[in-house]
Amino acid sequence: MDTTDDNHTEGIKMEIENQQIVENDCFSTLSDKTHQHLLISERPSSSCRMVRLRSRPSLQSTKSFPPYSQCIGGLGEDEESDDQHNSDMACQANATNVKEDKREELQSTERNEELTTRSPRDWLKAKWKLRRKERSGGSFEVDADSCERGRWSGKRRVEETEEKEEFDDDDDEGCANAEGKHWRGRNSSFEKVRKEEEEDEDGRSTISAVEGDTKSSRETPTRNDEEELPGMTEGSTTQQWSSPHPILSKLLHSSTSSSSSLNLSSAESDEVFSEGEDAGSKRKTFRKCRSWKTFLTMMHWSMSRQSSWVQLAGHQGNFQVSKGGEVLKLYSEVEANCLDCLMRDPLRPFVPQYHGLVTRGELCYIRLEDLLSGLKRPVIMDCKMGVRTYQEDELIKARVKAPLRSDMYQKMVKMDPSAPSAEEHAQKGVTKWRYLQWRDSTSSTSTLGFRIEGVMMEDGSIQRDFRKIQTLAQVTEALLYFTRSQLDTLRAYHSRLLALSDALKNSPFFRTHEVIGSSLLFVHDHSKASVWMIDFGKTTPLPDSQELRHNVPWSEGSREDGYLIGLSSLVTSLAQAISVASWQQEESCEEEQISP
Ligand SMILES: O=P(O)(O)O[C@H]1[C@H](O)[C@@H](OP(=O)(O)O)[C@H](OP(=O)(O)O)[C@@H](OP(=O)(O)O)[C@H]1O
Ligand SMILES: Nc1ncnc2c1ncn2[C@@H]1O[C@H](COP(=O)(O)OP(=O)(O)O)[C@@H](O)[C@H]1O
Repeated sequence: MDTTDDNHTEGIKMEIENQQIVENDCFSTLSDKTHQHLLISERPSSSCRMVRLRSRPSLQSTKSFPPYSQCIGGLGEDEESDDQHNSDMACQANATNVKEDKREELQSTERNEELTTRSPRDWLKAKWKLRRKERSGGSFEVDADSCERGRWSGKRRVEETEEKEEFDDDDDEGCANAEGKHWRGRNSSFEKVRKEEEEDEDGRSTISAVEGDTKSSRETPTRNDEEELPGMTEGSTTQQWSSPHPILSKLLHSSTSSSSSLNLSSAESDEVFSEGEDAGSKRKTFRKCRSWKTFLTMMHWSMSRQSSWVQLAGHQGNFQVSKGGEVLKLYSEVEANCLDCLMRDPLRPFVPQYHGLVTRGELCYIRLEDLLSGLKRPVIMDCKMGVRTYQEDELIKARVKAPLRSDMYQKMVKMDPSAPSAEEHAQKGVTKWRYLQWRDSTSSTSTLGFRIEGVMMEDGSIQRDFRKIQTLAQVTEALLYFTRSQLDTLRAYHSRLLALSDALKNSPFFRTHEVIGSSLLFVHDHSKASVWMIDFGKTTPLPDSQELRHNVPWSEGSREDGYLIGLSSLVTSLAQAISVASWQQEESCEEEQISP
């Protein structure tokens, strides 16, 4: 079991106490302790240990569970799939959905009779069983192999970062090109700070200028003008070496084999050469040494670039992968202020550690703990929280004279050509509020108080066609897919969300801030699972001593965000997923026992 630690100084890491959740009752009391990364217990959670151990592969073989787009009618239509294969799968999904719809029509009378006479819990169970029966009845005509290929042949996550790496190669140019509007917006306040900094004769650091008197409260709020390694362009890091040179080999073997050990000082590199050489050979050796130093440096970067970091949602170009388990996010004053407050709030264990600011080229970045650091083949899900994703200002602007956004109009048409009004079609543009509001109403945001923005599975394939999900049952199905019905993972998430719920109740930050567009990032691998609050770019403090309840619907002027409505929906859905996964497990136990 991998027990790699989080970087939190106050971190409390504890193993999940599976027994805290009664096997089939997910609403039972859970640990009130604060979890950060919850270790997924290897202990079996059901009594049929032997069977379960054997049946575990069959749980994992939810690989044969059809791709999500095929589980829920209509979802396969999303054109925003990440690769060609996904769109192929979507076509298959449509065909399958038509067939399924017909079959469902025929069975609906029988199904309704059966379902309406039951309690919600029984209803869910019966529904699940019916679905299972349908699939196992041989009438599910999807080519299971091709489903499998679809789900397991998505883009590798490293490809996702290629665009960003190109930008990395030349910070300044990248800044100008990528997401120019957003960059300028986010960094405009930083520009102001930079000017102040230049005027400051004491050479005060950027961080102290930005953070002012809050500096002392910060854990490591130091400026760190990232030094690129000499003679090194990041573009060269894409080069791969199949087998190391003997000298590198020697170094590798004498090192602790961690990638950081490759970041050698020149003294260390010198050691690989023998003494007693003449001046000529020393010069040659020196050149050789330098080239090896460069080589090793490149290797180091290459290795660090192969980290599993991925940006699942949000603005492309906003992030840079950094060294030492950190990611850099483009500076926003609003977000930096929030993170600053959060480091002194009960919510701190649920937020990536904030390490202050750093400049790279012309731009300023927020240094954040990399939540994927230490995870092996992480599986990630981004859930955008709240009953709305627009700020009230956006609505006010839309009424007065908001600029029309043709990009948003196009995104809208792509998802649903009939969505824009005749007027919007004519002007080929919509206001930002109109677009965001439409996104909220066509997803589960308005109804459930959150939506799944995207999921990345352990093979690196990314799926974003969850964004049209509207019902809790669909969310539950998505959670089962995302976790591959693994009970330990589901329980870890459930437990973590309950702990978050407690922390939110005690959080002065939460009471006094309107939290818009913030996400919960679910991350797990084979041994750990956790949920984190991220993205505070649209989270703003309330005026005076106003406080929010977060669990009531929004009405204009109230500034309520419905964050707790979303959290409660998620907890309920996770509980349902745990129930379903338990039944699945029980059934496979039974099947195992019946079969000789
Ligand atoms: O997810 P899609 O449908 O692409 O829409 C995005 C998200 O709503 C972004 O919100 P978030 O940052 O919460 O993900 C929002 O950014 P902001 O509202 O933060 O600016 C973008 O607005 P523009 O950045 O204006 O394009 C908008 O285009
Ligand atoms: N601290 C972090 N560690 C790891 N991944 C992160 C972290 N912060 C953000 N991400 C990744 O980046 C994505 C976008 O983050 P977010 O803060 O929402 O960006 P934006 O403000 O551009 O919307 C997330 O979905 C997640 O995949």
